[in-house]
Amino acid sequence: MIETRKLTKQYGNLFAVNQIDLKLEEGDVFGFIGPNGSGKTTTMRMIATLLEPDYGEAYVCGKSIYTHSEEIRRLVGYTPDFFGVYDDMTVMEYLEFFASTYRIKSSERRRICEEKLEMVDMGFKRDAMVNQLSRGQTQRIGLARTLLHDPAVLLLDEPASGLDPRARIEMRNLLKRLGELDKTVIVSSHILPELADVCTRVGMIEKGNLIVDGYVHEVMKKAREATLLYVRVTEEPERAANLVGQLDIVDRVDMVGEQLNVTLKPNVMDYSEIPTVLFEAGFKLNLFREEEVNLETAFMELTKGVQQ
Ligand SMILES: Nc1ncnc2c1ncn2[C@@H]1O[C@H](COP(=O)(O)OP(=O)(O)OP(=O)(O)O)[C@@H](O)[C@H]1O
Repeated sequence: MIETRKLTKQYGNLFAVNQIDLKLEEGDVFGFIGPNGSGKTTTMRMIATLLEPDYGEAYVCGKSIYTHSEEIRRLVGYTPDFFGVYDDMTVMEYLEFFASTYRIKSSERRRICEEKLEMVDMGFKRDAMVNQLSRGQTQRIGLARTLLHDPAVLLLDEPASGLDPRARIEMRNLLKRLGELDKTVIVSSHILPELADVCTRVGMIEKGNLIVDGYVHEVMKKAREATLLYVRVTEEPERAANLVGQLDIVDRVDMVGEQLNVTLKPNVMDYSEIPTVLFEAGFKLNLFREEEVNLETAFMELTKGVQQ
């Protein structure tokens, strides 16, 4: 659905986007994570055919951005991080105006606009003036506008910025739904944990370089040098620690109060023998859990030492 090959954009000496290779399929919701100025917007604008690359290729639904920009614009919905609104228009007029520019039949326009407004949970503001909406509401109307022509590919630049916590949760649900509808979505954010449970894939970009790209669980794994397990037994924690510490797969056991923090040796994935050994020695477990790596920790780990 979206493929880039060595996609590059240079401003003077600065590589805003440096040889990015990406391949996204239908239903992929790709979290594009990176700090300010790392190249997210530039990448999305090139895919949306709004900016010409200096080098490399990008395809949307098999069509090249160089030769099929018009078709691509019909296939893509792009929500920029900032977009202007028009004065003296109600929300419904605003959407209907854009629906007409997308050549949606006049008999269909109202229904489609209503449907998209409901999708972003803004039906109650259909008669409000667009220039009197809050920032978050404006953001949501912008998303409704992006969805009007039912694009197969959505490029959403920071759609959650300016949203309150409740609206952020709704935005997450909406992103999930778009994936379920088999859209291909790229969504950028610096708010890392926000994307973890929504995205199927995640890419981390820093200074124009895509330093990590993969399924969320793979990225989490890469970020972690060794697995950490939290274990609690009902009695005799020191004896349990001693027992677990002797296993080949275990690097070390740290006692934190009554809890055993068990660090496995690098690349050990299967730790099923730990509960088995403990059960066989008569221990009862009341906690056995692997430490979760969130996207934020993953990002910090994986971007360590990235060159200027
Ligand atoms: N028209 C331009 N001329 C010169 N430099 C530019 C231009 N557009 C972008 N850049 C530079 O390219 C780099 C990448 O910018 P880009 O907007 O893609 O980053 P971003 O990851 O989207 O950032 P943010 O999270 O702040 O929106 C930045 O260093 C930026 O200053």
